Amino acid sequence: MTVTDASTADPKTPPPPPPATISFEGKYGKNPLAEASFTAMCRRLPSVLGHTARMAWAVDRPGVVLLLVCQLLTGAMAAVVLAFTAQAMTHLLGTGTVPERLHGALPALAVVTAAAGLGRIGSALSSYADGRITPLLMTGTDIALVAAVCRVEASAYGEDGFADRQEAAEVGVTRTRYMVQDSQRFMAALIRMIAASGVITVLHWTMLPLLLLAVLPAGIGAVLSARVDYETHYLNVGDRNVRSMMRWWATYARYGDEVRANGMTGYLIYWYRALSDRIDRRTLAAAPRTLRIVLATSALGGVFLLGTWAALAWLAATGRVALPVAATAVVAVQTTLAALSQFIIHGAALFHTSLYLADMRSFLDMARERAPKRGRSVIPERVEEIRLDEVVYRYPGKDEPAVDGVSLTLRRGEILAVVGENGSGKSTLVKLITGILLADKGRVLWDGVDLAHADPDSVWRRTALVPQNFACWPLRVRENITLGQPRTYDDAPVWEAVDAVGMREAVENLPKQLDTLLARELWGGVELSGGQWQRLACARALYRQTPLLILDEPTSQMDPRGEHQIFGRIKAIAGERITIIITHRLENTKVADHIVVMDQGRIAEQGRYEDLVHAGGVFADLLRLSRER
Ligand SMILES: Nc1ncnc2c1ncn2[C@@H]1O[C@H](COP(=O)(O)OP(=O)(O)OP(=O)(O)O)[C@@H](O)[C@H]1O
Repeated sequence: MTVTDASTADPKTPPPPPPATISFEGKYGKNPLAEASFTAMCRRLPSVLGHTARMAWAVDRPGVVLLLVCQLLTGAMAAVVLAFTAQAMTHLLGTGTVPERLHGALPALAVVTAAAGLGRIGSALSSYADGRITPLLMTGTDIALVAAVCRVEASAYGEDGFADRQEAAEVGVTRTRYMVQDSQRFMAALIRMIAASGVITVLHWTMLPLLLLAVLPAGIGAVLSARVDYETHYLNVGDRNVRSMMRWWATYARYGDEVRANGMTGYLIYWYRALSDRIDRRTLAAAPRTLRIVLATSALGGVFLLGTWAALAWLAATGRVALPVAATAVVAVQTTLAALSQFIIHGAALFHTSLYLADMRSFLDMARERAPKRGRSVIPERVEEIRLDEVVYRYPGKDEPAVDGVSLTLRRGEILAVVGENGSGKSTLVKLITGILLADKGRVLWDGVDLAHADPDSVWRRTALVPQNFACWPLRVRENITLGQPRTYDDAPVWEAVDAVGMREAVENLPKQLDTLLARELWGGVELSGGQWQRLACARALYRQTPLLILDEPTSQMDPRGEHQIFGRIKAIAGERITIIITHRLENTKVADHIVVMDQGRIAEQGRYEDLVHAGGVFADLLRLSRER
């Protein structure tokens, strides 16, 4: 592979590795359409239309009624135009002088003009109705998707195929834009086709089957092309997912320093380009297949069309149809042909859209299934005790449990410190205590209520968490502390939290104090330092004033003054709650009433600081190592 833009490209060093190949080996790796037949696909259309109609009805009833009325009007006017064209032709090609013939045709021509005008108004109003319905529908599905992803059990994120199916569903959301338009055009073509076929059958019964034959190959071609297109899309889902993720990582300002100072720009662009090339290669490989389909079906359609014109010429030449009828038939054939082609093209487009919408629906169904269904038990406002009883949790796809048979009791007023080497299961333990994850075995009881049966919202109303990887929300300072859940109308509790983490001066110096937008990327936003962000993360946990407070490495980026202040504050408010601190700075565990040392998912040691220092176990060992540096 040619290496481009990668600064490591040097003949003496190995070339940069290409992006990881995302292969579909999971249970979602099979293209659901690979074996679908043409008829099975056509059978799908009524259900898509029904689904579209139901969704549209839910967001804009007057819009749907307007759309349907206009469709019928447009179709009826198409029939009127054709029928009166036939009448006008009979007069124009009949006997008598030219003025007489023109005079005879005039009323029919007036009706044709009026009907054509009404038809135009009908189709303009249809577009207006589509314009009303589509944005609402898109917003509705978009919000449904975001809400579904936010609401699933956290464990679902790690499940096989979740991210890929989400990506496919995202495409479904963007395709919603075409859903009403495709349905509307498909229905309009259907109605026009029925009207025109009625007229043409009246003229001569052989014309319709011949016409059908002429457009059928084009229809099959359109559906087959849609299938090839979707197959390509399906193969590219994984790579597109990784590419959009990489796009964000490569261009996100927060990581810009690391990218530049480590000379990674070239490699990131190379990775991005390699992924794009891989996607393009698959897309381009599909192009000749599509071309072959279109050429073959168009040629067949052309032959059939030639047959139709030849049949019409033969009918007129042998006197089987009168000349005025033959002339009308020419117009009718053109109209029917156009309507049939539109019918087929929009039918295929609708089918095409339906494939993406099916992905979106199946993802939403899956997300609904994976939404918490734990029970209705409610956690009391004041929590006295949290008890873990032989708790085991294994992440999906992992062989070993991350937490393996932990039993522990936490009481109100106590500070628990959790320490242990990287990967020993500390963060997972916290996720189990808060019910973010549910134990595979064993129980987590909050005042006797098993989290497996408790309403998760009632649990999370009682928790405040500073996670190890906390978010730097692109919100104002105030919302970064309240997380959009203010306790009062005034800012006093917000300033209290700001004071608790020693940020008053820094916030007062911001251009709009609490109203300052903390998003450097956005116009008018400002950026904080790493330690200041961490102080804010602590401030929002303190602001919540919940019976359970958890801090996972809360001071790793803070200066000693900040760290001292935060631990002082934690101690001061500890009497009212259960506090858990995860830390690698073992000196900080002195504030704890109880220390738990984790090792490979189990509790290796526990006790008070003074006991563990002299116990000669893992804790003493880790403390010695930290002091020997
Ligand atoms: N989302 C996840 N999916 C799969 N495995 C995970 C996930 N999160 C953690 N693990 C695994 O579970 C084990 C415990 O991880 P955990 O994050 O609980 O450790 P930790 O003690 O908090 O580590 P650290 O000190 O590095 O923060 C590790 O082996 C880790 O690889």
